[in-house]
Amino acid sequence: MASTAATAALSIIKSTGGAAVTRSSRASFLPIPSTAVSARRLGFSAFVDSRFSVHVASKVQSVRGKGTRGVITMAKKSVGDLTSADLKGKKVFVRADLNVPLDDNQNITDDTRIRAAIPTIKFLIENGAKVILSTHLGRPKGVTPKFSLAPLVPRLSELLGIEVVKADDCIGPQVESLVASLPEGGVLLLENVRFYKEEEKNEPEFAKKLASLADLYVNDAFGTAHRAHASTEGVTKFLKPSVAGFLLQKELDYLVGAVSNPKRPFAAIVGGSKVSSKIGVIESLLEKCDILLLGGGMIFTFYKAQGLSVGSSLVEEDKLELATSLLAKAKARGVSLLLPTDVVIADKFAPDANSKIVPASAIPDGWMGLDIGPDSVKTFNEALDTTQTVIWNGPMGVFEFEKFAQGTEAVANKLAELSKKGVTTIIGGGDSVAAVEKVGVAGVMSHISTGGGASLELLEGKVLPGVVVLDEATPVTV
Ligand SMILES: Nc1ncnc2c1ncn2[C@@H]1O[C@H](COP(=O)(O)OP(=O)(O)O)[C@@H](O)[C@H]1O
Ligand SMILES: O=C(OP(=O)(O)O)[C@H](O)COP(=O)(O)O
Repeated sequence: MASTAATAALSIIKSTGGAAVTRSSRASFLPIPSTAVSARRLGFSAFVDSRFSVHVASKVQSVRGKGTRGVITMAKKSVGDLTSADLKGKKVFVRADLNVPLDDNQNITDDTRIRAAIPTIKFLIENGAKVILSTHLGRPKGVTPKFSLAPLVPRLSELLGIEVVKADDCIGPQVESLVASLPEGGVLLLENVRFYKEEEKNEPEFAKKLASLADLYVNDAFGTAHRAHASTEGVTKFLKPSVAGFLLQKELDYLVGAVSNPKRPFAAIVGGSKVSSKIGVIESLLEKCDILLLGGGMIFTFYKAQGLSVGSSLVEEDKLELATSLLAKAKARGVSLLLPTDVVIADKFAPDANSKIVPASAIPDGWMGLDIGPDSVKTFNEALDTTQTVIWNGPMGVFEFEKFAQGTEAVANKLAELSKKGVTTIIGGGDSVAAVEKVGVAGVMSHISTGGGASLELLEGKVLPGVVVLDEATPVTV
């Protein structure tokens, strides 16, 4: 099981000698209406409740202590804390996650991650910094032309409104001379940092070489923040200050802040194929949410654990006891856990399968459940209508097949409707992002994560190595 938030925060306290943990127990804050306030100076949003105690968004990066004047808070330092005086003429190493999909002709098929990285880069160039931009692309083993960053240059230049220069390497003499000739407000894109095996091995000598190019470090690579690599973790040992970029900060605001101290009622929707890959997320969310809606392939393990017949649906036989214990845990915590009451079943796993809708308790032999049914959608919608915060991770069915996409699309549409009414809606990465994009409602959600694995780890309550090493913000008394 993932380390709990409290454990994570406590380990920070031990290492910093700080005071008390920011994370509040659900019991102590359930009856109190919380108002989100922006505390940009802290580097993350903070949430202030009616008793005026502060819960800094990031449970893993912050501590608090109650003094006579109020609550002292500490969080990660943000690029927004840096001024022109800090940045003008300075060489800034920016680690972004520009790991975008390319087609066979090397065209970018989804530029979301490039667009998400722009605010930090723009802020830096507008303040006269010299930006040394680094990212990985794919998982190359050594120098591999198809993983070169050359295809990214035109789009980056277009979005930034300047000509981005690209180096053929990420360390070495050519890079050093390009850095030396970089003007204030200029951007130099280093070649794929994973062309060196030392990157993923987080070798200190390699990190030192990367760091030697710059004066300070900004990590905005949320999608890679769960990797302890040279450019995400190692460099921070050689570059001060090391601060969070705007994207990283926003991801933490939502995936940690809004989830740890949500506007209530707070619902979590968890789907996807297997319960085994979502155990950590479910257990962690069960500690925080008021309502838990389950969908996707994992529900059949829960049904079977309750003695129902599931036909040939996906079942993890070795997780039946776990499913039972999760149901018991939800009950003990007073979380309203809803399993679908009806399902769309198929006679084979194929887009053209015969299908029908049956109650969850009536799946015939030889048929498999591939989506949640309309009654379940209705019940889920009614539950969601009561909420103020919703987080969603994992599709409700095999949404890649049109016949079995309705449950997932219904959830996407419901969240869009709620978002328009002011409910905080968070899409926690992975296939749920693909689903909201397919339905065309991505633009209205409060937050869509740019990291699949990283968001999953955050939701499990894990500490991200690329975040924990960043500098602390100056403590602030509120
Ligand atoms: N009832 C089901 N049976 C089999 N696979 C399913 C079912 N429902 C959803 N899936 C599959 O789950 C996959 C996504 O699972 P997962 O990787 O755990 O989610 P995410 O990427 O959102 O974290 C999708 O490819 C989807 O087709
Ligand atoms: O695409 C990424 O992760 P994701 O597929 O989990 O969102 C990141 O760029 C991290 O890549 P990696 O999983 O090769 O370390």
